[in-house]
Amino acid sequence: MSRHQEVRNLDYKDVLDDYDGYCEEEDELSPEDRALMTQGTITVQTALGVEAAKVSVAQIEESLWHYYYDTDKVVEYLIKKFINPPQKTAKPAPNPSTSAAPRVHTAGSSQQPRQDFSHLFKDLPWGNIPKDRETVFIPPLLPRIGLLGGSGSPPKMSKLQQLAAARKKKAEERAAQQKLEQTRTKMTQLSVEEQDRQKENAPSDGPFGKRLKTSESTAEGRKPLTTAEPGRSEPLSQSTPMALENSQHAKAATADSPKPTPEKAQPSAFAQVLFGPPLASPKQKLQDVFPLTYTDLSPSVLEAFSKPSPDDVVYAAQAKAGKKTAATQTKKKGASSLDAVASDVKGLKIEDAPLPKSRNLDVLSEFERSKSKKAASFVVVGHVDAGKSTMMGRLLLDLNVVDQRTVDKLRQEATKIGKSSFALAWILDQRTEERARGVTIDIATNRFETDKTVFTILDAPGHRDFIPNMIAGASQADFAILVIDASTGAFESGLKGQTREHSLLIRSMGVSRVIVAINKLDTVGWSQERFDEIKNQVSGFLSATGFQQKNITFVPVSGLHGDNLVRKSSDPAASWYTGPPLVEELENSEPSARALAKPLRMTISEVFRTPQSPISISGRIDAGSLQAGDPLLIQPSGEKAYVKSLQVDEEPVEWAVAGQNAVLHLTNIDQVHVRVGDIICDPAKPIECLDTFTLKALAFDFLMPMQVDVHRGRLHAAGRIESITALLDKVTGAVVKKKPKIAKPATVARVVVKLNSTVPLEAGQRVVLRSGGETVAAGLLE
Ligand SMILES: Nc1nc2c(ncn2[C@@H]2O[C@H](COP(=O)(O)OP(=O)(O)OP(=O)(O)O)[C@@H](O)[C@H]2O)c(=O)[nH]1
Repeated sequence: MSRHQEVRNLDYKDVLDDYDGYCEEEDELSPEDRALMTQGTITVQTALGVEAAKVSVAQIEESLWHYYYDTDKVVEYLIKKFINPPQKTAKPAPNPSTSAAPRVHTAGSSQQPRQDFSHLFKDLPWGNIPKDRETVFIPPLLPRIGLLGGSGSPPKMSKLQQLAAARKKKAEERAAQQKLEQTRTKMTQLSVEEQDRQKENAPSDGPFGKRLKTSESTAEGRKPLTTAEPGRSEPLSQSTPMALENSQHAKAATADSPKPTPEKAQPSAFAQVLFGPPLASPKQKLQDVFPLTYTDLSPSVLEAFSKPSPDDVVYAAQAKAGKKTAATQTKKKGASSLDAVASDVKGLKIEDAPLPKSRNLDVLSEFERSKSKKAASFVVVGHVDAGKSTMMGRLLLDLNVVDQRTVDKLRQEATKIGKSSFALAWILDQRTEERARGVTIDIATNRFETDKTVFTILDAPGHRDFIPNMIAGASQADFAILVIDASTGAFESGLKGQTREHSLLIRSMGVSRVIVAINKLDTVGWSQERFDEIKNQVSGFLSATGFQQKNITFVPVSGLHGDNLVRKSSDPAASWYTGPPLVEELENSEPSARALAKPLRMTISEVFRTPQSPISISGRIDAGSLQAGDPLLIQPSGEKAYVKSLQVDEEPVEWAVAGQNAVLHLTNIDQVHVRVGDIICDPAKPIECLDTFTLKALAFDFLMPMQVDVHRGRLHAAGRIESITALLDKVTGAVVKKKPKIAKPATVARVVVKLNSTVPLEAGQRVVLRSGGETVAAGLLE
């Protein structure tokens, strides 16, 4: 029989009977226990000797069982219990004085006379109150009603009275039900329909205005707020279920207890504060139901709420300008009231702002015609503490972008926390953590202009922990300043550290022009030897990384003192340098060619709120152009938005082109669809979202099928190198080996990467692969 059958065939009654009939008898002893018991009994009997006759075998056995065959304990117990039990002490004779004393009355001795303790309090003052001053207990008036009296039981009614009261109650319930139905029907008409809105006055169309109107016309039971009896307000919401219940209860109470009308005590001071002074004559109106205090509104308050709020006015105006609500299209005659309510609620949705108008400008022609300055972005890279931020701070000070007072203030603050040497760096490093730690954490942007060019500084962090942020900066740059610390030992350690990694990364990100600022030369007495030594080493290294000699320039500087930044150094020890200062080298750097005619691509660097829009974004336009009023597609969300307005270099403009850093104020989009790293594109020429791509990558480390993080600008995505399809020649790009198992550092390989999610990517984009906090490869999407 299976277990299921067994369970099914079980007679639960029997089982339970067995259980209920729990056997009081001792369980059978096991053979071992029986042997121990016999042995123990004999031992105990022997030990007791003649006294053993005073105890039965059963008593011995029970004791043995209790003490688990400990014969000594058993013998001791049996002697104490049965053979020599302790003598009972005789009760002491009752003390006459104690017996005279009053005995305490307890629950169990109800027959005993009640004790009188009054004699104990005879000498206390309150025991001697004269009869005429004793408190008299006056029973409360019954029945009590309302808040002041509580509820007393009504007097008994005759059958006829009961019948009349029941009928009245029924009629009231029916009336209340009808009112409820009417209110519900009116609720179904609550929708912000455009037709209605156009017919009616805008101010009274707001949700609140409508609500007031509806409530006035439908809820008959509700008395107009202003008609409340002076000095005593009526319950305001008799049409609400709670108020109906109250009113019914009040009426029923009147019906149930028609007479007699009891005399009531005056309300307490507290009750008067809450509900106002009592009526002149209690017979004039029996106050059974008290309104809640906050419903007892003054006429000024009521007047304030009788008009639509400023929000209502705005909504009404927006709705007029906007498109029709879904409710108008979906509402059908004869639909059930529930459906109508549902669709009306849908219709209550606040409509999107009107679409911005485009001037349909020919942006490229406008750009050609404009006499605007060149725009160039450069990223400042280099090993940690090489002096990048200080150099840029000094540059901004010397170019009068920042005034001396600001720097003095920063110096004071920096001195307070023992970091006075970082005062200039604080112009760019504005985060509290950056200032406290003395390191740049994220890209800091700033802007300055020369006669010919508007420059955007992208000050990158040097610390290896923040390489992803450095990559984001490099991806927006036209060229780079590589800062090298010339002080003793610092250059050497930098070369092993981020000087090398940053150089590789900027080249991989497509930067081809680099200005090497050999910094802190003041610390080595402006030694030309040191400068030349560093120049030679870095030059060779950069050439090996892929930079052409003509695109590399070296400037000896002191960022801290401003030597050779904007002006040539006045230090005689630096006179050996005859080349231009850093700013001139920047101006000589041509920004990379703009992809003006290509489809719009802009990577979002920041999402924020501005007075112009709750969703504003900033970033560099990588390709194409845009203008106010343009529709945009945001990938990977696939959501559409419109350019409400835009700014370039903090100035409001009509259009922007590739290479410019723009701020776009968006409309008709929810914030959840816009994230840092997303790509803005033209809806007609969208960027694809991929989860697999092929990369022509320069290996910085050993590559093999492995987990990697893919970085493209601000976009980070987790993925995996699925396979290495080929090793390529560095110069020609020809395949030198097919399907290698690994790619060694410094080789170029074609790798297939699979991502865990789909991200906007397309051929020609540059991405970086990192693994375990190290950059392992960088390259171009094929
Ligand atoms: N003597 C001297 N000290 C300098 C010079 N430039 C920078 N420093 C000092 O170097 C330290 C680091 O400067 P930062 O500007 O913070 O260096 P950084 O490269 O921006 O640092 P991270 O961004 O955190 O990598 C500060 O104490 C500066 O005062 C210089 O030309 N001469």
